[in-house]
Amino acid sequence: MSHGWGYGPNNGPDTWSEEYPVADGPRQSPINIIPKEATFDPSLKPLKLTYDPSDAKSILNNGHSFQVDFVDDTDSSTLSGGPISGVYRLKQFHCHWGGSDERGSEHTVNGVRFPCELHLVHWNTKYPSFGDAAKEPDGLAVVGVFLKIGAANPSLQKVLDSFASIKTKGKQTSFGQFDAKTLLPPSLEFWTYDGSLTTPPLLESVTWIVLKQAISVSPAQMEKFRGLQFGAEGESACDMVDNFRPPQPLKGRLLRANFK
Ligand SMILES: Cc1ccnc(S(N)(=O)=O)n1
Ligand SMILES: [Zn+2]
Repeated sequence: MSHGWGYGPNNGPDTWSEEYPVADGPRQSPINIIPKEATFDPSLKPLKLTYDPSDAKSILNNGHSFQVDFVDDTDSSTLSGGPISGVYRLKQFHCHWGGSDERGSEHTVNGVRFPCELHLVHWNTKYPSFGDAAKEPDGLAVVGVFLKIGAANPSLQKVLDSFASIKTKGKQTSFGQFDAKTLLPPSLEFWTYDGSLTTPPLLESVTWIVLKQAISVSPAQMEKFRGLQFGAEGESACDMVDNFRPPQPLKGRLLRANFK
């Protein structure tokens, strides 16, 4: 039986370098963001996010998180501006979260962890596909959004309402007419740095764009995330919690901000 990477004591982030040596590479993610060490870059353009709700296709439990997948065969749901050149297409979004509210995010800010972090994954259309783009240093752009405990988030609730249908690994259900823009905070101020995927294969192909302003999630909504399971139906139940990689060494990388 394949042991496979995960977040447990025997297959978690500290073991990933055994199969994925790039785990110890020069541009790994996530990182601890220290705002005072960010360089304000006035040349950074505003972020432009144009998402077509009809591109939302399905939601899947992939055994590590849930992911909402989008139709990405046209430029109808795209990211441009900010630190990137050209047009990147929205492929999917997913989250990372903790077993309790004091942990869960992958990026941290001055060492502060949030209960959850949303990742909107986009690929550079100068390459023919997501798979091809993922192998290139400028292939992917991920927008990271922190979730903080507060009022229930009605946009998030639409995602959570589908979790009953994808409780276990491999389960997938349709997920249409969803505007991912409703998951973004009012402010698009961001930090940006060159990094990697935060799960295997940990490819160093991601321009990270981490929004400064968090969106809200209620304690009850956080419990819904924790109701998903890592394993497949019929396997021993294991709550899907603490599916986050801790911050990795900055190794001299520049962290920029589009705000003072
Ligand atoms: C699509 C994908 C794969 C692996 N890791 C990520 S992540 N967590 O860096 O956004 N995204
Ligand atoms: Zn992620």
